[in-house]
Amino acid sequence: MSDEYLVFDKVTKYFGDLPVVAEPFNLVIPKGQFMVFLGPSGCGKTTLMRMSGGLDSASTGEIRLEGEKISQPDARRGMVFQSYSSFPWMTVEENVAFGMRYHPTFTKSTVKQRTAHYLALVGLSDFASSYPSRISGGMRQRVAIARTLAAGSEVLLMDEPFGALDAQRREQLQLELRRIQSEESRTIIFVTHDVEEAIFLADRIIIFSARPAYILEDINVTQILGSQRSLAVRDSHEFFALKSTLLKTVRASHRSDRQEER
Ligand SMILES: Nc1ncnc2c1ncn2[C@@H]1O[C@H](COP(=O)(O)OP(=O)(O)OP(=O)(O)O)[C@@H](O)[C@H]1O
Repeated sequence: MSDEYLVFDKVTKYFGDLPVVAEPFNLVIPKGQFMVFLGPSGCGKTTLMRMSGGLDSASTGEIRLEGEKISQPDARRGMVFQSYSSFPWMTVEENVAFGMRYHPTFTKSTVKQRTAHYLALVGLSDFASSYPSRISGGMRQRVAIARTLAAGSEVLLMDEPFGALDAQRREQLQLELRRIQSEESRTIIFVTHDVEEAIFLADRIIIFSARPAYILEDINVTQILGSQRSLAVRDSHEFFALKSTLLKTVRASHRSDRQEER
């Protein structure tokens, strides 16, 4: 694992006068780490993700991937955001395959096989030939997930990607995401409001304060739970203990949020 892989270096962000990240934000994410961002609504998680994706720029400071400043989106970083929109003129299957079009090594048959695999994973095999306008919003979100996972980007930026899924599908995708991360050494930043999801997925969790965002806690989950995650880990004493600690911090961050609104 290289320690200096994805680096936030003294990043601040203002939208006009609105401070989203006011205190210079520093974070070093090693290659292959599964990072989860937790924090109150509106604290700045999506903004940090958009900047990591090259969709927005920092007011000061910079974000680097392997020493190179991120200034625009590129194929090394795959994104799933809440407001994902698929290409309406392509079928579900074509939307998923489209994510792999520039992959340097995938052959036609690999693209076909990966498209089928990820469509099955998100439960959309029967809708492969449908157009996005004919499926529900939750299904379109699943198309986005399949497309991003299939694309094989080395960094995955996922902003509440499983929010609209039913519990069983969500669990299945959580397991798959851990598998992909450990087998293929992908580096992931994942935003969620669900503390159990955060603990199950993460190697490391950052809990943010209310806006302007700063780090309230930085927790090494792998040190506590180990790196192998089966569903049984959710029943362990360590999992419960961690959940109760995290919930306290998350509640405190929300309280500071409400005080600010008064
Ligand atoms: N383009 C923009 N212009 C102005 N303000 C913005 C813009 N994008 C976000 N903001 C503001 O920046 C703050 C942080 O928003 P952001 O979406 O990053 O929060 P978040 O932590 O992802 O919230 P949630 O958990 O609800 O998705 C909010 O106050 C939001 O209104």
